[in-house]
Amino acid sequence: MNPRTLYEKLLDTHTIRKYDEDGSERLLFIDRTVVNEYTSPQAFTLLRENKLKVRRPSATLGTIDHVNPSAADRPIYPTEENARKQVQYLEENGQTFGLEVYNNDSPNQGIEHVVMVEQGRVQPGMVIGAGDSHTAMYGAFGCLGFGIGTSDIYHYLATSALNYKCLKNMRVHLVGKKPSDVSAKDLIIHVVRELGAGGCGGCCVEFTGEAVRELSPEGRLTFCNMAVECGARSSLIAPDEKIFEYLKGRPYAPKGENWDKAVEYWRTLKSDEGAVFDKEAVIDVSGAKPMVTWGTSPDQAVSIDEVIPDPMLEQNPDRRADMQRALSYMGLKAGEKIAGIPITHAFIGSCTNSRIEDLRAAASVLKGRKVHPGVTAAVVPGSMQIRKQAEEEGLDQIFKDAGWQWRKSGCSLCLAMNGDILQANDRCVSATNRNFEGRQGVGTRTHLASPQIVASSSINGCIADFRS
Ligand SMILES: CC(C)[C@H](C(=O)O)[C@@H](O)C(=O)O
Ligand code: SF4
Repeated sequence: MNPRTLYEKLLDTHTIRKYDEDGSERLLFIDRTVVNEYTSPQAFTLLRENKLKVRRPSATLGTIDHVNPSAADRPIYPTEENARKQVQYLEENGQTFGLEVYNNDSPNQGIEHVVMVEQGRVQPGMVIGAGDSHTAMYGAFGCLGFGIGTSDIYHYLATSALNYKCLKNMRVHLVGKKPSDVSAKDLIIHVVRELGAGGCGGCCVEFTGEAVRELSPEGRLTFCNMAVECGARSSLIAPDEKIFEYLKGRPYAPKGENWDKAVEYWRTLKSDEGAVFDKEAVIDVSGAKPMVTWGTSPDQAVSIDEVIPDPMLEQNPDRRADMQRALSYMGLKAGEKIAGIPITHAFIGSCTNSRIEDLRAAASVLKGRKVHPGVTAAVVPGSMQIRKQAEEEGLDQIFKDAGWQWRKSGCSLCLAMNGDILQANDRCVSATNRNFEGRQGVGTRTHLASPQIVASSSINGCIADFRS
């Protein structure tokens, strides 16, 4: 057999039927999915209209995240009417179709991708399609994940299969040793800046190299989460012992004999020597530093000790215009130092940076310090399980003592459609993944950074390096 890439292996084990000779379009078996209240309603309505059942109810989990308020005293149902309807419809669909739904009453509620991973529902070798672009982050565990639209959610629910158009297969190899004060978030912003926001457009990207291997399972999730921001539809890292260790004993992980068999199979999940990729890139990460975005696209980023770049020095006219527009929206000037820019808000949360390691990292910066008087700071753990663990470790107290709001789980300020929203001209340093215009509210300004940078900025009242 010809050498195959990891992507090809995952496709091969899930192909029910090839529609054309070269197999570029296929019917794929999908192992499981997760549905949220925001992108699933029409899919369930189609099931109802066509009098269809969910083919494998146990392979479908429902979570409430996008429109879910995060206030510590939130009610079971959002008070805002549309949000309440969406939440109640998901619950109703759970009952009608026999699906488990984690609502605000459940100790397992959380952001869909965070919950799927922490329960061990995402495993190496699986294929998972779900109604959200960041499903791609499951690649951190050697699972092919990708976002799908409403009609595909409907198709999946009814059949457990999807029509699939194969992606271009790209490899991004990181060379050099990652400096120890550079987090997974910094590393991926560095990579996104190098590749550009469209650099992996329409690809499944496999990341290789020592710097990737060195990341913890949680760090790999952060890393693969933001691969979406350079256009990747799926991302992959070959799973290794760190991932197996992370999964062991999780509620949905295989048990006993099945565990041994699974691990034996999981060890085969890597690209073969000599396998051919459609596209390759090599990025040196030895000089990477803590990063902050200055613009309205995740690739408009600088390291914490740099100045904001000058559009006049950009040769490409389209990129120059984008930069000028971004500077004007962000209220910034070329040549200004990124460190020292005053902020009004600091936020830690989202499927990018809301896991226990992120909270520990931020707490280590905040310990014994106080939020700057001009700053409102909030932390929204990725799941209620993480929130509980953080409380057991006393992290909540560190956040609260520093003057941070300790909130409940949901997408919150990552996209501001749940009542957590900023006002025009507010400037937020945010441990999320998207800094588009209006992402945190109309006219708001978002700077993406690691939890450590967000924490140190909250104390200083301006974008600040946590190392100084
Ligand atoms: C709402 C949803 C479709 C969207 C996505 O697919 O990514 C959201 O989660 C986001 O992060 O912008
Ligand atoms: S936390 Fe943000 S990126 Fe993740 S699913 Fe929610 S809205 Fe999308």
